[in-house]
Amino acid sequence: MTTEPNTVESQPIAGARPPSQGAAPLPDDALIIIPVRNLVMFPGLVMPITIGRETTVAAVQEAARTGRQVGIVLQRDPSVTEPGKDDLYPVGTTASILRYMTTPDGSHHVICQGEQRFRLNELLSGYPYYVGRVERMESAPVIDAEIEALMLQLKARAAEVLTLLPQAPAELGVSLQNITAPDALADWIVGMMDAKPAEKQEVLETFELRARMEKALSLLSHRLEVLRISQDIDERTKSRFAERQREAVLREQLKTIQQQLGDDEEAPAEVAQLEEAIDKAAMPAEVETHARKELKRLARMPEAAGEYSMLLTYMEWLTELPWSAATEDRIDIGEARRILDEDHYGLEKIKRRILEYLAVRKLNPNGKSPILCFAGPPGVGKTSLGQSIAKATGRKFVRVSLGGVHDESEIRGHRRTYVGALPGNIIQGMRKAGSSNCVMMLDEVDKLGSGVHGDPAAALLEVLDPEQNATFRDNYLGVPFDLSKVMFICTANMLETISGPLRDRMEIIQLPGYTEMEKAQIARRYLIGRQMEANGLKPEQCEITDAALHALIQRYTREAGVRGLEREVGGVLRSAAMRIAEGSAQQVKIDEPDLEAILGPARFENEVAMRASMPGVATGLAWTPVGGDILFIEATRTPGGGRLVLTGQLGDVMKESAQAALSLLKTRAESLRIDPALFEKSDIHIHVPAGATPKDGPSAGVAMFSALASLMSNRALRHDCAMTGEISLRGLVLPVGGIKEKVLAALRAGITTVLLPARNRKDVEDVPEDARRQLTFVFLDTVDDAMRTLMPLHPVAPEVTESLQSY
Ligand SMILES: Nc1ncnc2c1ncn2[C@@H]1O[C@H](COP(=O)(O)OP(=O)(O)OP(=O)(O)O)[C@@H](O)[C@H]1O
Repeated sequence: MTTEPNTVESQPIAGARPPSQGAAPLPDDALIIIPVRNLVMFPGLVMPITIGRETTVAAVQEAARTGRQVGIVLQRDPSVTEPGKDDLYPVGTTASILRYMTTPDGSHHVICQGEQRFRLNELLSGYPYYVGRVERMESAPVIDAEIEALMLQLKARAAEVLTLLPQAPAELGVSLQNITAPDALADWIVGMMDAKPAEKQEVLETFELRARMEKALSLLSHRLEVLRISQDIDERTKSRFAERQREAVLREQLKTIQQQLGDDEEAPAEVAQLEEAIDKAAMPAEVETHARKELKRLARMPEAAGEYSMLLTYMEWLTELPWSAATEDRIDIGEARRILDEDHYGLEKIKRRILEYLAVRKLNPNGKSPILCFAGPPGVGKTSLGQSIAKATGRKFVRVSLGGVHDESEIRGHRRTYVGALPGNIIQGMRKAGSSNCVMMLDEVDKLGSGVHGDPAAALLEVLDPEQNATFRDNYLGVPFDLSKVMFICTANMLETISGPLRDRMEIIQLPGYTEMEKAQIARRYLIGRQMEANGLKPEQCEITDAALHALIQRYTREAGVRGLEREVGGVLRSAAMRIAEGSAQQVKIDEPDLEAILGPARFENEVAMRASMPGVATGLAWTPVGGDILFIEATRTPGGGRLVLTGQLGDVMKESAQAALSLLKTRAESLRIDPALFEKSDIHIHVPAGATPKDGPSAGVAMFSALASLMSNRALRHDCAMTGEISLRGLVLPVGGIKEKVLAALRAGITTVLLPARNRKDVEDVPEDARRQLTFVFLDTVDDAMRTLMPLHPVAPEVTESLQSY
């Protein structure tokens, strides 16, 4: 059945005139004819019709205006644009126009009510639209039993059709039941039915009631049959789909059941691999039970589950850790000595201490041995000593950097419930080492931060504590891991920032840095060879002269270690490699004068001579985490009222020692021939330039005093001298720390004479022999001793005894 609107195509007939007042009035038996293409109007039916052409619009407007009926006639061939009488079916239906409307898109629609059949006798000309002379067909049905039976049948089938059309409105059923006239029933059913226009037209043209009802019934039966079949097809397709869905669900259930029964035939390859890995890992019993439980959970989990990949990663960690894997310890002290000597020049005391440590471990493998901590500036060989220890004991070596670790979880891991959780860096290090008795170097323990999320130092203590580390618990692993066989070695640049409890656990071994001679030896024996190889040079192809090497050390680097030196040597050798590769030389000899062309102008000239040769400047010696350094203390004087100003990021202790130096100088004014009134007339400014590094500590006392004495007496100090020492208010020089580093720094800076507190005399023994030989040491009991050395031309008060000594 269809209710869809049909398109009306009306065409002007020959000689049609525009609609006007002058149009001829219609004869009584004439109707305005509306030819339609796809629609058969039946009496009793209400149908919407869409109108296309202007002339039809005019016809409909005219009919609506005058309240006339129209005659709706089907066109035989919908493609004919100007149908004549023969192009139209001979029977149509008169209709009243119930509504005429124009929609906003400009199209015209009418809703028509079908009234009565008519026969079209002829088309009249002289109208601006189709007008036909017609014969209306009256109907006076005779109702007999047969008609009633047909009526029942029609109603029953139509009702059935409606049930098969779920989209049909419920009112249709009601309308159907309300129709009592048999001819109206047949017309209504066929009019509403989804049948071809020609089929419907045939029913329209059948005037005899019984024949018309039979035709309607046959059309309806056919329609019903089609609907039944199509519903059947529909159901079959639906059930096939349902079947497939059911299968999928069953399959899924089957899989779950299989997994629950432990039938892991279907289990993914990973599970099987992990199973094997657990077998091989030789975990402690407790851990193994846990691992197998987790593996079962994994196997049961659908692979698509988000937790699956997390658990898989966890299982991989668990199985890849060296629970029992270990290297065989072979501690041969003679061999260890050979390895240490082979890899490192000098460092005698340190090597001896390392060998002692190894000997104790050999004799008492399960005893508590201290944790070694190598402390010293960068590039002095801390890491490479650690590597040698690993080599000498046949153990694996792994480095774990603690610099910048602020969070306990970086050491101990995050709980597995965190997104992206991982073990802490100790466990990560263990996996990397792949051996439960590795040598683990914990780098930069002095840079361990302490943040808001727990104290990493406390976690580290647990790692290092032999009482606790056999059952170290990483948050991610959730099971204890035995760290007791690991040989821990820590490194640090400075000791001050290491927390007390941590420092107590460790045996500190200081590596203060190298002298020029030591550096030259290290370069000759290790660095040059290594860099030659790295740059693809054979030993006979390139030579660096002694003069060039010393110039590299003195003028191109200033460091305690040898890392910068290795870099510069590398730079020099690269240029040699380049020349050989280009073919411009077979052999390259690098001498001192060549350096400037290769590396550019020298980076460190004799700064001291430049800066310290005017009154008011003294050269101090400072200890810094990266080795010692020289420090210039500059004092200036402006007319004023005796104020003391200090700048240069000085700490409180250093400020106090400046105050003390000034007070002391006032008491010594006479012996130093300084006008005491000068102090009242001047403001004094002390500045300690160079770098944003905060400077603190009392050890610059002597240098402060000397700078002030030089300023106030207006005499320059000897610029080849550097000094360190605390002062008392009475003028005594008190001992200070870091002598070796400071002395080496002085030597590096081109100083020839070092002034030290007399009570530090014994510390000079730690300074390597060759450095000692290059320097003059002056030991100070009082500041007056310093003055005699620094201002030799100054008349010394007779009561002050000479104590200038050379080491
Ligand atoms: N005494 C030495 N004999 C031979 N080579 C040395 C010696 N000291 C240092 N080196 C070499 O200098 C380089 C730097 O040393 P290493 O990396 O061990 O320094 P580090 O003290 O660990 O520095 P950082 O604290 O910056 O890690 C290495 O190539 C090392 O072999």
